[in-house]
Amino acid sequence: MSYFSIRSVSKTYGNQKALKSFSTELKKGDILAIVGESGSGKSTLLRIMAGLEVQTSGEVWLGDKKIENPKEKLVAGYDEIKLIHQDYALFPNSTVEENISRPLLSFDEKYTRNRVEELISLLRLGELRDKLPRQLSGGQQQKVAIAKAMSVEPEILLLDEPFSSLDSIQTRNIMDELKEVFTALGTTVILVTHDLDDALRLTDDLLILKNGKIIQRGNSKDLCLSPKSKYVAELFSSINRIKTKGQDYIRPVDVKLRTRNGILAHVTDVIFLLHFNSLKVKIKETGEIWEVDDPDRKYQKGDRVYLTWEQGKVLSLKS
Ligand SMILES: Nc1ncnc2c1ncn2[C@@H]1O[C@H](COP(=O)(O)OP(=O)(O)OP(=O)(O)O)[C@@H](O)[C@H]1O
Repeated sequence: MSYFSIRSVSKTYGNQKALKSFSTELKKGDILAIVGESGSGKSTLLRIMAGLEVQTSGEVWLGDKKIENPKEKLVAGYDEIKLIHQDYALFPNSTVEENISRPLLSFDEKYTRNRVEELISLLRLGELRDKLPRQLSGGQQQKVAIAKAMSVEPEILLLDEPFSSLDSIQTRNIMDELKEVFTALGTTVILVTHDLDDALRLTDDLLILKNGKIIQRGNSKDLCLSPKSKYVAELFSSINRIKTKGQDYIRPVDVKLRTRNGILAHVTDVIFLLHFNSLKVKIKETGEIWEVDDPDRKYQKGDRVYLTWEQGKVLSLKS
């Protein structure tokens, strides 16, 4: 049954359409990642979901409660829906533990103690509990900000590119930890990001947003194996256009390299990657440059190769 429901939400700024009839549904405990390039409408969407922005049309529902926007509600926003940005919004003169417990001032003391300890333990903040925010790294501060937001047990946690100031190793580690925490607590989460890798660390439930419109929603395997458009296909890897076949493409990993029989090409560049070499090859007949994977690291610059592929691996895509 649907728990958090966004129904035909549109938003126009002046004559700029930021969201175009956006609808999606989440069940309790779902973790959804919305992936979109800069300007695709991600932040606008999250702010409308949180009741912090006035939409041009459409509605947001949490269970049987309609989320009212700042025009409809005196104090904008909801305790049940917490939005977290890149800026950590911590109390600078309070310790980690105090930051996490401050939102619980009006709660029962025993509950507060248990909840704070639970979050400190789940987010592995034990050794930092007496530190001030300025004594923490960016990643640690963001974990505290998430613990602080989760202290009041929000129904929905909205994460707006929360790790964009962190390096990729930090982000990877935090994502892995958060996935465990959200799953353990059954939190319903929506992450928006421009980075598919970050999204995949947290969840396999993806929604691809472009120019304010949903391009595709599904699990990561379906989106990777059956993308509906070139845009979605290229989020996962580069693709090579099969010239004779209009809108048909093949991924570098699906091209087989042979020493005879196939399309003749020459290797123009070799890039060493962790699990394979990535080759740039120039197709003799058309002069096109393709990217292909060489898992055996067999080929060198200047080598002649023949390219083949299975018909079943061809992607027929809309542009
Ligand atoms: N307050 C505003 N006034 C006018 N236009 C706005 C406003 N906020 C956003 N926009 C426009 O709406 C579109 C969507 O912006 P939004 O910030 O939601 O996208 P985004 O996907 O979050 O981008 P980014 O990843 O760069 O933050 C953009 O074209 C942006 O310029």
